[in-house]
Amino acid sequence: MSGVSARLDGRGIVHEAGLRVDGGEFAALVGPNGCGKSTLMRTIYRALRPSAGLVTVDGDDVHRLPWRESARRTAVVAQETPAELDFTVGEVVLMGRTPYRRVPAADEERCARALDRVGLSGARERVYATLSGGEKQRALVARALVQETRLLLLDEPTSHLDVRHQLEILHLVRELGAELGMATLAVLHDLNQAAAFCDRLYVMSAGRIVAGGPPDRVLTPELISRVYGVRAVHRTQLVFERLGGGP
Ligand SMILES: Nc1ncnc2c1ncn2[C@@H]1O[C@H](COP(=O)(O)OP(=O)(O)OP(=O)(O)O)[C@@H](O)[C@H]1O
Repeated sequence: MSGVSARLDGRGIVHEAGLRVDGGEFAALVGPNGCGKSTLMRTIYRALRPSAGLVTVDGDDVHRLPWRESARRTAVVAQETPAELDFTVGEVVLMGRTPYRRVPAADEERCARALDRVGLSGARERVYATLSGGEKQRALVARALVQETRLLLLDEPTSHLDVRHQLEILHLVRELGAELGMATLAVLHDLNQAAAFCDRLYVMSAGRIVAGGPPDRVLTPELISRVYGVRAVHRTQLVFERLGGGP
């Protein structure tokens, strides 16, 4: 995207934002509460039309594509998901096939494969509302998988999860992206986690992207103090890794 601005209720929220994510790459978008991250994400998955600028996925302006076509290019795992609550896990996953002509047998197989991939193969008939927070997130990732898109957007995918499940979901998404050549853009709040997982990091402040690049170059103490108003200090600390492998 380039030069993207967005307004809500007549107020400028995002100002001339530009970023890119390549296939197979995991990018994170970080920034203080209220700086405009979700609003920016909404312009990418077409929940909001930018007031200026261009959002492209695979070279096409997403806001000019037919809805069905843009839904074949971009999948979203968002924060709150009340719409799914009454459905079974399998039904929720199959919602990912909405932009395609339904082929029941093939779709069932896609659903089974996706559930297997996220470690939920036994949960096909369970009611979504009864899943734990981590399982819900994995079910939504499975739905995104059957949508077979080039871009996956995640808006705070780990916000309700404990540290083990946070690492699990980030691992899963990063692995899947690399395996499928899918570009992934995730809004994250934990800077250490973002730095550990992403290839590219974008920092947003007051509606603008103020830095972008490899995390070790972007996350300087100077930038963190300017954007968040806190001092960043390197200390020996506990580092959490999944059992059986680092981030
Ligand atoms: N529907 C709306 N109408 C008017 N202003 C809104 C609306 N939704 C959000 N805002 C405002 O837009 C600004 C950016 O909100 P946004 O949710 O994009 O920020 P964010 O960076 O994702 O925040 P957080 O980290 O807290 O989730 C905030 O000041 C918010 O109050």
